[in-house]
Amino acid sequence: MLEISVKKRFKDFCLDVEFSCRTRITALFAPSGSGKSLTLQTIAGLVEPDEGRIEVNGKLFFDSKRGVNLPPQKRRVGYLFQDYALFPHMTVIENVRFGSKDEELVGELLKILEIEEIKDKFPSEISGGQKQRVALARALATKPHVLLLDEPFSALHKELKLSLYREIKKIQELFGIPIILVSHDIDEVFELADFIVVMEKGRVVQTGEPFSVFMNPLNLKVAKLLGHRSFLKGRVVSVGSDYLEVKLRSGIKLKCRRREGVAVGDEVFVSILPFSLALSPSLESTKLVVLVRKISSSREFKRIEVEIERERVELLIPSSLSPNFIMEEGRTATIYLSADFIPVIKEGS
Ligand SMILES: Nc1ncnc2c1ncn2[C@@H]1O[C@H](COP(=O)(O)OP(=O)(O)OP(=O)(O)O)[C@@H](O)[C@H]1O
Repeated sequence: MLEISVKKRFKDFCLDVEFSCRTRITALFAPSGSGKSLTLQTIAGLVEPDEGRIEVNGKLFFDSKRGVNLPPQKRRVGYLFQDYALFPHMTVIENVRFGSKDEELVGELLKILEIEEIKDKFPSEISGGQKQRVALARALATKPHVLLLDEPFSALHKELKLSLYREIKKIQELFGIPIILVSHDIDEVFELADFIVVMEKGRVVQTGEPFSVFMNPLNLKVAKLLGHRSFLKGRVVSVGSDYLEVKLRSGIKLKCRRREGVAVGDEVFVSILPFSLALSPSLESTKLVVLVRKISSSREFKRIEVEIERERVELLIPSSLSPNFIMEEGRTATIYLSADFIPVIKEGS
């Protein structure tokens, strides 16, 4: 459990963040320079806020009103960066021991993070993924109350990232500590986090469960940040219990997810997601005839670029299902879009 509400003014930047999370892994997601790292530094005690309050698992780290400001060493925060910050003159096991003199715990961490076999090697003799496991073991050896991860995986390739994600989840379950992760990568957020804090220019703009935030982005800017790419403009013409209908400029009526606060007559943007395509017609889908512009294939997906209302829209079809869709570049095709995967965003929100 983390509760934070802090302000810190710099010459050219103002950090003003407030959020609380009861979840296991929270992701701070924002463009570069939004204050993600600064937020972690205030939690770690490396940057002192001008005012505010920080509480982690019932322990008060900072409270400007009560004059509380625990020094970093008393906060017991595990902090991991992109550069591993291992001591080059120490072996793997010596690096981990630096975090704790408890030999049992050190041995356990070497085992959990699968670095036993390299325990006598020096950092220069091991791979990037192994270095990050050692850094993680060293951070956990201090028995931290909270683990802060500042883009620790961004320099690693995909397979290594996936194996470290598994480690992080395992560690969270074993140690039960909250983890705050800074990430630029929405796939990473979906893979790891159960809560997302979207930030912009030093402020929190939206929080929630990742899928819910993804399907209900606050505005166009947040939608783009989360990876939405294709938007169509229209007006809401009916609202039901689960779905609503949007009339596009060409007159097509598109069934979309219902959204709180969106009413008949509202001007909205409809976001067509790569996975909005439905395999077969249903009550919750809309039939459209589209022009197929481009088709390309990868191992997992067929990528189809179609034109809807003069907008280029990218759709993905899992390769295993692609024989069900007969499409040719330059020709029209009939497709069905699933309302469940079509979010709407109120214009001007
Ligand atoms: N000690 C400091 N003094 C003055 N300004 C700072 C200080 N630390 C950070 N900043 C400024 O605060 C802003 C936010 O920085 P921060 O590193 O928190 O962003 P970020 O969201 O983590 O970005 P990135 O994803 O690029 O790491 C930046 O404009 C940065 O220049």
